[in-house]
Amino acid sequence: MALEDGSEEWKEMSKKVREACESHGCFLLMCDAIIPKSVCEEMFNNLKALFDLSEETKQQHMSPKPYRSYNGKNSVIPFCESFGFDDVPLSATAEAFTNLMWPQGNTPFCFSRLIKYKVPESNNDSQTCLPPHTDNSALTILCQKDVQGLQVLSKTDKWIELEIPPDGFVVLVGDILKAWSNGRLHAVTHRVMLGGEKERYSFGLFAMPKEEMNIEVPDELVDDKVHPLRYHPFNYGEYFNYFVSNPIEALEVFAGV
Ligand SMILES: O=C(O)CCC(=O)C(=O)O
Ligand SMILES: [Fe+2]
Repeated sequence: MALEDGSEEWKEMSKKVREACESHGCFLLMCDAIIPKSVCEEMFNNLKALFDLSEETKQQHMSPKPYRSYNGKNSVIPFCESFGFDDVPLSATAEAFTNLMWPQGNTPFCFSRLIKYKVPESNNDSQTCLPPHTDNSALTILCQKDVQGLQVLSKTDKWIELEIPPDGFVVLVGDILKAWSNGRLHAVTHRVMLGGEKERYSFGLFAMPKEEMNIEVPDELVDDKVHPLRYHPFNYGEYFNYFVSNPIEALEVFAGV
């Protein structure tokens, strides 16, 4: 249901979203009325077709920037294959990628990070397919096909398995919103665990600032008593480069006061 900007319902919803971001660093978004089920189904069918292409074809998707290439063989995360993209809203990006993967033609893709998690071999216990991390984005929106596996770490240090409905999206607060809000919003640590027999496909949109942007806590969010300044102003591109080689606690180490 679309809410009118500034209406009572809108204010009520904004409050809920803020409280969820402060307390949990994530919330579930249901937009089945806006995004038809058939669109999600078609997207995941396309996703499967994409990962089913030959290694040789997939490896043609390359970028000098970290996380923006096809990543199929990674000893740290052996069960995970992914494609990353910049500037997803530009249709030219989607078209160029589609033509690279399917020179004979296909409908354009328009995604950000596409991930396939293979079933871990050897035993039935669930295994870590994506190690614990916070995202280097401001906000991340994730959806998945059928198979669950995403877990978030609560503020009391317990791993919580998320049950994402088939037409639901998970929204996660990333490091940048945490910094910008002077730590009021919680950048949630999350991971992917997989047992079972089915592979898992997920699709993530990472909303991140341009490299040249500076992140600075607004004065009104700082006071000496309850909310002293927690993060120095920093440049997003420099933080990102730091994150690539030091992803654990990157924000606190890089910009923490
Ligand atoms: O596949 C998922 O559900 C999570 C992916 C994720 O956390 C990431 O790519 O940063
Ligand atoms: Fe993540």
